[in-house]
Order: sequence, then C-alpha cells, then structure tokens
Amino acid sequence: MRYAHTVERVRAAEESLMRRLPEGALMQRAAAGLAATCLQLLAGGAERGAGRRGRGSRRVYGSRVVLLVGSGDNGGDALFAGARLAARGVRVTAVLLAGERTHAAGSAALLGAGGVLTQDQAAGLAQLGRADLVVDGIVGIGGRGGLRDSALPYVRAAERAGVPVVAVDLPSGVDADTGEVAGAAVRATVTVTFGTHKPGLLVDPGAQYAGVVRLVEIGIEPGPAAVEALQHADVAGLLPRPTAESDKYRRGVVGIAAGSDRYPGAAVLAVSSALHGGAGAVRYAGPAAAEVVRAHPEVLVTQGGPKAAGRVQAWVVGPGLSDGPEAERTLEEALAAGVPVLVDADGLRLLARRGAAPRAELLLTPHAGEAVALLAGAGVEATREQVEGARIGYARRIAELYGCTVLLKGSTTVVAGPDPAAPVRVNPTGTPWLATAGSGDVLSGLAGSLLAAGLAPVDAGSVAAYLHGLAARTVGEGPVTAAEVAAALPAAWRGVTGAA
Ligand SMILES: NC(=O)C1=CN([C@@H]2O[C@H](COP(=O)(O)OP(=O)(O)OC[C@H]3O[C@@H](n4cnc5c(N)ncnc54)[C@H](OP(=O)(O)O)[C@@H]3O)[C@@H](O)[C@H]2O)[C@@H](O)CC1
Ligand SMILES: [K+]
Repeated sequence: MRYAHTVERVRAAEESLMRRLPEGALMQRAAAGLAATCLQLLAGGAERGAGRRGRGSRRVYGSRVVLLVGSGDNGGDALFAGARLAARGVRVTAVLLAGERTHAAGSAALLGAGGVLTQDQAAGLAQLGRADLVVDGIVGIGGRGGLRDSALPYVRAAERAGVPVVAVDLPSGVDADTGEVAGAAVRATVTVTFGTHKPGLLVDPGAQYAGVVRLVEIGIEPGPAAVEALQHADVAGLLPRPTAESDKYRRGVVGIAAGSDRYPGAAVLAVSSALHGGAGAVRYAGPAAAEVVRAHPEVLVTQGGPKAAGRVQAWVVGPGLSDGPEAERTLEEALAAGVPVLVDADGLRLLARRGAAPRAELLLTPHAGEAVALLAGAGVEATREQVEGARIGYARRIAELYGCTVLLKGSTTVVAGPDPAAPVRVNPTGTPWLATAGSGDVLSGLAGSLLAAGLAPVDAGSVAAYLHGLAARTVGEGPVTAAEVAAALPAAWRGVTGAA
C-alpha cells in the first residue's frame, strides 16, 4: 500500500522527531535526497525529460541548475541541495523570490559552496533560459492557494526552457491535502517528497503536475493515513481465489439489472465484464435479455425485474437503464433484495431523486456529473468543475450524505467509505484512454462480481478500478474499446496474482 498523510499529521510527526534530533538534521536528510535526484537527472537518468541540450548536459560538472527559492523551509531544502550540487561542480544560481525572508542558513551554505544568489528578475530569467535543470523550492506544505503572480514569470520561463523541473516536496501551487490547483502551478518532471506522500500528489489535478514522485524517507512517523493507493500485492491479497470446494454459489452470483430498449449495449458490456470478473455465475434482469444471451449463452436471463431473477449475492443496477417507472421499479427491487448493491449511471440519477437513505452495503459509482446530481439530491449544490477539482472531499461528502461507499470516477478514481476516519483510496492505474463509451459499464460489472464474491464495498470498488486501469493498459498504450477492456480483465487479473 502507498500511504499519504495530511499536512497536519506531517507537521506533528516532524515536531516530535525534531525534538530528538540535532537542529537542521531533517532538512539535511531532505536536501541529500533532493540533490541525489538532481544529480541523477543531470547525469541523464531514466526520468530525464525532453532535454533540448542533448548529450552536452549529461555531464554533471559544469552543468547549470537554477533554484527557485521562496520564503520558507521548502526554499531551505532547495538551497542546501543546491550547495551539495555546487560542491560537485554544478553552476548553481538561486533566484530568491522572497528577498530578506529567504532561509538564511541555506543561503549561506550555497554561497559557501560557490553558488550564486540573485533577486534580479532579468538576471533570473536569463539564467533560466540557460538552465539544464530547475528546482522548484517556491513553496511546500506551508503553501496556500495557487502560485502567486510574482512567481509566474519564472515558472513560465522554466516551462519554456524545456528542461527537467524537480519539485521540492510538492509542485508549488498544488494543495498538499486535496490536490486542488487554484490558478497556476509548477509542472514537475519529478517530485521529491519527504517523509510520506501528500494526498495532493496522488490525486488529480495535483497528480498531473507532480510527474514521477520519489519518496525520501526522513524518519518521521505520521500515524494514520488520509489517503492510500493499492499496489499489486494488496490487490492480489484481496482478489477471491476459488478453492477445491467452491461451487458457483460460493464463488458468488452477481445480478445485472441494466440496459433498456434504447441502450441494450450497456447490459451486454456489464454482463461481459461481470463474467470476466470472477463471479461464479451471472444473472441478467431486463429488456436486453435476448441481446445478452446471444452474446453470452452462459448467463441466466429474465425479461422481468430483479425480483424475478432468482437468488444473487449482489446486484448491479443502472447502466443504460434509462428513465421512467420501469427503471424506478428495477432500482427498488434491487435495493429490496437484501444483498450488496452497486448503483451506477441512470440508477444514480434515480437514486438522487429519492434522496439520501443511508445503507452501508451500497456502492455508488458516479462520474463527476452524476456526483453533482447525488449532491443535489441531498440538498448540496456543486458544479462539475468543483467536483473534479476536489475529488477526495466530494467523494467523502457523498459517502457521508448517503451513508455508503462512493467510487468517484475520473482522471483519478477515488473510493470513499462511510467511515470518515478511514483513508480514501485513490486508484494509481488509471489511463486517459479509459475515458471511452461503455467503460463505466465494464467497471460496474467487475465491481459487482467482486461484491458478489464477498469483498467489502470499498475493496470491491478499489480493486475493480485497479484491474480496470490495468486491463486498459494491457490492451496497449492507445485507443481501447470498452469490450476490449472487459476481455483483457483476466490478463490483468493474472498479471496481479502472478506478480504477487
Ligand atoms: N515537515 C517535515 O517533516 C519537513 C519539511 N521540510 C520542508 O519544509 C517545507 C515546509 O516549510 P514551511 O513550513 O517553512 O513552509 P513553506 O512550504 O516553505 O512555505 C513558507 C511560506 O510560503 C509562503 N506562501 C504560502 N503560500 C504561498 C504561495 N501560494 N506562493 C508563494 N508563497 C507562499 C508563506 O509565507 P507568506 O508569504 O504568506 O508570509 C509561507 O509561510 C516542506 O514542504 C519541506 O520542503 C524538510 O525540510 C524536512 C522535513
Ligand atoms: K515546491
């Protein structure tokens, strides 16, 4: 598992550790880790961005590094790392954005190692134009709001230079706790973060600015995490494994109530994905029964609603369900079945109209637009942009309002359970190619299968998102169809369990 902690927890852990260490020891650990990454990039390491200087900048000695230095310890880290680089023969210029308020010991260390300090904008911009690497030490976990205007010309010049940008702790302008970006932020090639990940590095939009994230251990123990991201081994541990005694009922039977005369394809995709998602059997209830059985003869179908379908261990209700009294009845019957229920797509809009009625075994899988409808159903106004900009907070909010688990789909999918003290899961395997028609139906069928197999809603949702992303990548880097993603699920599954 990869964990991320709030600024509050990082600060508390830092204070407790600093009391036991000589002054400045933590900053030296941070600076050493930061300098190591910079040296690797200058030497032409694997993460090097599109350097326009080619072979010439592969040498460390004589290369040029510009530090953008703000008023706090984030700038201090940059200055001490700069001193280490200067000691290796790098030509280091620190552009001081906060004048007199710059970290004094850091400035002295850089000067002592042969580096240069400047507060002159023209000189700073000229240096950026010649840099081989830029270090963003403008602001770290002490930051509030987006980048300030005074920093913008430098950040733009660094972008124009087209050289690697290393963010210190987090890209300046990204909110450490939420990943929100108010206005502009630094776009980093690599972010070197200290002690623990910050939530804003793992969730979009912040994650998009962070580039490759490297964690430097500095010895802090920040306690319970705010955010966690599954890794292969975690997923392998959560996936159900049939035993010799397993029959289809023990493996889990999932019911799919999806599709309509207008949208039969949603039913076929959700069923296809449920079949590939490890369920012992799939039952289908709805008007697309003929299409479903033609595509998947092994599925037990009924034209009626969930009540007519027979026993299942979980229901998926909503994809392509359309609107109207029949759709409403379908949702009611699934909710009354007394088993875990995943509600998606049209089902979510119907649920929003009924308003919040807390149910722990419910898993809602909205995208941002459906999240807005769910919020409105509980009397909370928000726009799509607001939801997309602050995913963790809104997923938590809907989970709290509806007393259930919420999987908020999007550029970073996040899963929040009803317990506000538990960490939110963010999915690390997403790919923009998954933003394709029918992709959500595939995710629903898979998560429903996992619910039927007995996974708790948070696990079913986060494991499904993980495999869904991996499956898309398995198909290849490039356009994928939802049907291809569903077909690639077994390979993604094997990739995870085989690697564990
Ligand atoms: N925690 C740890 O374990 C360790 C932490 N370490 C390091 O310390 C860093 C935290 O340092 P910090 O506390 O000095 O805060 P920091 O982020 O430098 O900001 C300082 C000042 O910036 C200002 N400011 C605010 N918003 C702004 C904006 N948008 N744009 C521009 N400026 C803005 C604001 O001052 P203001 O101008 O508002 O008066 C604020 O007071 C941390 O990220 C890590 O790098 C490591 O050394 C080792 C271990
Ligand atoms: K920074």
